[in-house]
Amino acid sequence: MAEEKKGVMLLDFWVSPFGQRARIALAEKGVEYEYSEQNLFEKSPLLLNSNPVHKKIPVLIHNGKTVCESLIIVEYIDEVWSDKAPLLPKDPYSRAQARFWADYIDKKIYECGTRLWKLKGEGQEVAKKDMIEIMTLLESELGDKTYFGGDVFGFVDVALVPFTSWFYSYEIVANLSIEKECPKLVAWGKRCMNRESVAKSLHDPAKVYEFILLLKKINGIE
Ligand SMILES: N[C@@H](CCC(=O)N[C@@H](CS)C(=O)NCC(=O)O)C(=O)O
Repeated sequence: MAEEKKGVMLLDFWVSPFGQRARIALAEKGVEYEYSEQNLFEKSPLLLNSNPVHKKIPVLIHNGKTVCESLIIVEYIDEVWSDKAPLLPKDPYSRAQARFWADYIDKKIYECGTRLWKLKGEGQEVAKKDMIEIMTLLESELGDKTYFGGDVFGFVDVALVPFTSWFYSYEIVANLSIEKECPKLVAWGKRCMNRESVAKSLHDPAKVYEFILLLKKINGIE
């Protein structure tokens, strides 16, 4: 029988908001792991074998076993390293609510952001209106709380905060000011950046924008 490989490895791609969720959760828990940057334009056998269904990063490999899908990875990390920095609330109703908002973020932001940089004219205007609606709704869910988790940084914060490093790009491509539309949400993002786990997992918004320019070029968008 093959010997089980011990330890934690993360298959990731630097700019991915999904990968960054896993990185933040691991950092919150103080878990040491091997970071494996993947080439998404030429996928490695390791990535293809680890996530044969979706063939996407992030993939967490823990003692030789793979876990796919970022929110599932964050929940897994929270359960395995449960002694430190709990991310999901204990109370079943609060847990259900946290999962609801993380799921909302998952279904809405990346897709809408992609429409923002891919489309022009009316399509982009619709995406812009949608993005403002999404952000406004999230801002009202945040309310006057420090974090989405209340006083403690939690699951919804982990799900959303990676997108803050994409805000700058959304603003440039669509001539939009998220700060003007949702000042409390932007202030929350800055608060999160004061956490080491977040600051070391996100990238400079200008670099994210350079990546979007590359994506536009690859997709033949002027
Ligand atoms: N729902 C997935 C989304 C992951 C995802 O979209 N990953 C992208 C990078 S941001 C990827 O691996 N793309 C490669 C591809 O689509 O071929 C999650 O939450 O983990």
